[in-house]
Amino acid sequence: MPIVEARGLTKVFRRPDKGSGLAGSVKHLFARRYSDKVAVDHVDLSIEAGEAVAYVGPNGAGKSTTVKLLSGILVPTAGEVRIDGLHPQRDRTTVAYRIGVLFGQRTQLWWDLPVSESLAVLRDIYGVDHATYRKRLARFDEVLELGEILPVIGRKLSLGQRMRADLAAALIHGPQVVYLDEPTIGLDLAVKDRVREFFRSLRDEGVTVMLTSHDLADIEGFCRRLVIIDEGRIIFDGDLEAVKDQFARERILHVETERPVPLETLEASLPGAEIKIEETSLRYAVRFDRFAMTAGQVVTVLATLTELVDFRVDEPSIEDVIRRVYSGDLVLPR
Ligand SMILES: Nc1ncnc2c1ncn2[C@@H]1O[C@H](COP(=O)(O)OP(=O)(O)OP(=O)(O)O)[C@@H](O)[C@H]1O
Repeated sequence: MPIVEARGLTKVFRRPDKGSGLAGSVKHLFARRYSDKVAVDHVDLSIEAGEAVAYVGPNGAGKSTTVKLLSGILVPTAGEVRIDGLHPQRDRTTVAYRIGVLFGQRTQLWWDLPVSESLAVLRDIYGVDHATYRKRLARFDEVLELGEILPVIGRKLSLGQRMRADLAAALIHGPQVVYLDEPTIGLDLAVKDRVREFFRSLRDEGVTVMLTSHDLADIEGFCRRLVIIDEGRIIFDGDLEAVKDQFARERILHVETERPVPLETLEASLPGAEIKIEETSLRYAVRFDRFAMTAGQVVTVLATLTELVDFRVDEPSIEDVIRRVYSGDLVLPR
């Protein structure tokens, strides 16, 4: 049985249609007009225990709303959600123990309390025993270097510190299912790396993770499954590596040559490829469409121009595929 299951999940927001300025607000008082926004539209989603799922889509696609519906924060307009067979509203308390949610854009820490006290409040709310609590804090300290920020007051945390503390807050009760909504937003590269490593350790322990992010480096090497939502509807649900293999067009061949070759000669020999000189005039980056030519063909052509000292082909990125899906340039089979 899936641990997260949504059937026909739909959320419609009713928004007031106000004119601009004070006049618009006054007019709205007397003649109220509304328009409906379908944020999530008949979403079916089943997630098995231990899966790591990437949930991506352009701005306003309905990702955060889905996360709120799946965690019971919002009540669906239609359709239903089950977490481990339980109903998020009817079995609210039991479900709360099973899930952890992190919204990168918002904190769940108390603004005026040191992080240690925010975590202690959550420990008491969830009834985590002291030995388990200490063990979890030690682990957060190991991976997130939490110790140094425990005495800091919520409002004084830097963004990176806040995110690390919020991660601990979302996980202090040892949830089986974790929703991470933009968990690395605004973080610098070093903190991102650390946080990503932490996600991998969660996954390796068998925690079910659904991760929403615009930074696709968050999902590479972490999620096996990719779900794409657009305008409230799921437009793709499948294996991330398979998508990459099948649809990522772009390859980059980095090559070092024995002698310099004029750029025009290279371009004339490899029509359609984009060629740049890297660092020295003996190193080139050849960007090509792998559906138009193979890496082998590119190497063969280059070898006719000069002797090659070394070469390497860069892996395609999922970013390339998803960018094209967002722009409507590529339709993935569902
Ligand atoms: N409380 C709300 N009231 C009215 N409309 C809302 C509300 N919350 C979200 N929406 C609308 O629902 C749609 C989906 O929003 P949602 O925040 O789920 O998108 P998202 O995919 O998370 O976007 P982003 O990547 O920009 O965070 C948007 O058009 C948004 O304006």
